[in-house]
Order: sequence, then C-alpha cells, then structure tokens
Amino acid sequence: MALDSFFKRIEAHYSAQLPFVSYRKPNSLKLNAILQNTDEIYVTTDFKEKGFVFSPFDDNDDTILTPIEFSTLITCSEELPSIENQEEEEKNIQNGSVLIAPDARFHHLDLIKKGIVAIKDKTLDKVVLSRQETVRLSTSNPIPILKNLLNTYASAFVYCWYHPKIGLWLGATPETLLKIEGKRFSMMALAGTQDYKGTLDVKWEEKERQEQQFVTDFIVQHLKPSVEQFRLSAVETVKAGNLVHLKTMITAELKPETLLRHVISDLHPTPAVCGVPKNKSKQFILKHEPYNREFYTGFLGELNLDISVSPRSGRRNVENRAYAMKKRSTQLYVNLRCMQLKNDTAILYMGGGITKDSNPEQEWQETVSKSMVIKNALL
Ligand SMILES: C=C(O[C@H]1C=CC=C(C(=O)O)[C@@H]1O)C(=O)O
Repeated sequence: MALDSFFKRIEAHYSAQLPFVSYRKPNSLKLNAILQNTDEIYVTTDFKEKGFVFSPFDDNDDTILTPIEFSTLITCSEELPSIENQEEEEKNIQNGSVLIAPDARFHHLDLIKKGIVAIKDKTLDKVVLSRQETVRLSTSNPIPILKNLLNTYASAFVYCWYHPKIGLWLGATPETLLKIEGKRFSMMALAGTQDYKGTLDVKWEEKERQEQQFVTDFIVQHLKPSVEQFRLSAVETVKAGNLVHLKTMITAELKPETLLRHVISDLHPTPAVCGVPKNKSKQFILKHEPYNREFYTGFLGELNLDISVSPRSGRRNVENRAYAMKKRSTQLYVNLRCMQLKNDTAILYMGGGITKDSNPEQEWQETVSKSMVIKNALL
C-alpha cells in the first residue's frame, strides 16, 4: 500500500474511534497496522491468542489484545520523506510548551533518596524509579508525531497504539523483551545510561555495570528452567537515540513443554524496569511513585503470528523458496521512551535504575536526557 493511503486508513480509523496499532520493527522499512473492527476490549487469557498485545507494568492487570481474527492488517514498505525544520520543532518545545512542575526535580530527588535508603537497609538491591512530565501540544493528532518518531528512530521499535476506552500511546523503545520464532528464543538485558557523545567507545562506571548485571543475572536465573542451549553474548555498548546503554543478548531454545504464559510471568517486569528482588521492588514502586505507570514499562508487540522463514543456508533459487517454512513468531518490546496523549497534552514517562552507588542529581539528569528522546519528536 502507498504511504499516503496507509496513513489515511489509520487516520480514518482513529476518527471513527476504533482501536488500532501501527508500528515498525527495529531497522525495518515495513510499516504495519492492525485495525480492529469494533471497539470491544479483548484481553489475553493464556498467551495462546494471535494478535498484538499491550501489557501494563503491573502484571496483576490485564494484557490488552488486538486479535488478528477481528482486525484488518495493512502494510506499507515505502520510505517516509524526511522531516524538514526539525530544529525549529525542537526549539518550539523548549520555548515554553513543557509544563515541568517547579518542584518536579525536588520530588524526584526525594524518591531516589528513598530508594537508596531501602537499598542501604538491604530491603532491595536495585529499584527502577520513574517520573512523568507533561508537554502541551500544538495538535492532538497522533499521526504527525508517529511520523516524526518513525523518521527519527530507525533502530527503535516505533509505535502508536489506540483504544478509545483505554487511551492513546506512542513510543520509540530500544528494548526487546523477548523474541520467539519456532522454538528459537532471544532476549535482551539492557540497562546503564550515558548521553551519546559521538562514539560508542565509552567508559562505563562500576555503578552502571552492576546495574546491567542485575538484569542479566535475573534473566539467567528465571529463564534457565524453561530453555536449553542457553547462550550469553559479551556486554556491548549500544546507541539509542541521544543515549547509549549496556546490552547483553541471551539466546536459547525453548523446551517443548514450556508455556509462553509462564515465561512472561517469570520475566516481566525485569530489573531493567522494576528491580531486585522483583516483588519487593514492585511494591516499593507502587507505594512510592506518585502516579500510576499504566503501560509505561509494560510490554507490547506481536503475539503468535504466522510468518514464513526462508532456509538459512543454500542458494536463493526457486526450489529453495518452496522450502520456506511456516513458523509462529512472537516479538515483544518493553514500553520505554513513550508517552500518553490526553486532550492536547503529552504525558512523558522516564526512569532509571537506582543502586547503592547512585548519585541522585545524576539520576535526575538521566531522566532529563531520556525525556529528550520523545520531546525531539513532538510538534
Ligand atoms: C526505565 C528506563 O530505561 C531502562 C532501560 C535502559 C536503561 C535504564 C537505566 O539506565 O536506568 C533503564 O533500566 C526508561 O527509559 O524509562
């Protein structure tokens, strides 16, 4: 489908107040949209459903499903024209549309200090603490913002998700929660943040290394019983917008008896967004953060979609195509660098991992840098 028609279909669906999700996977040119036929709310019961899931931070709450069977799928592989006047747009935002509450810094520093006390008391080892920020928009139309995110963040999972009875969310996340293709499994331990200064050759402090190691250790511990042929990559520095993070890739094969529902409930929320130990840090977040995260630090993506996979080796000839196999694929991403649009405002969400060595002022600055990922795409 041509780009114009693709966005027109989404805008028409949005105007008709019908649920949809539009997204592009990391480093892909293909834009997808799943347009739900009615405004019913569907939820997952056992993660055996097929569709697109949108799941909140709190794993006691429902995961919303856009079921394939009650939706229309459209795709577009045409490249987006690049945005003009990007700098002008960035200036607009800095020139007064940001509604930072004057005491936002003070409150966030206080929250971080509480987290450090809980760690020094040995109640927690790590906790990810976050805040919201409200930005007034010049438009309530999400499509131009989606286009900006698509133009700006080629290596992120970029999306716009809408349900008239739930809300309107957009984001450009660098973090994969998990990918399953057939029985092949992979996931990412991503944590530790610095501003990107033109090179990936950066020095990491012990604090960031430990913060990321907590994530890797948690994944290893919780995943091992469900998989075989478990492999860990070396830790590497990766760029995500104006930031860099530390990343380890985990690959494995799922045991035949493993249920996706169990894998997800064992892993989500990981210490990249919650903390160690998982339940205590979750309780700390629910008690002390002064707002409800809703879908921020939840996960989203394709669930059990049928894809066809070409053979990995061999010549690309006609006979080979005949061997292309149908596989079931699930690709879930952590909902970071995201915002919720409400009326004419965008509510931005950003947080950071707190450990015993955290410096509250630096942690605040890190949330300011993270907020720029989204602000750069606002109008
Ligand atoms: C919780 C967020 O980021 C997580 C992912 C990467 C690095 C993080 C960090 O350095 O704290 C966080 O664990 C966020 O962007 O709001």
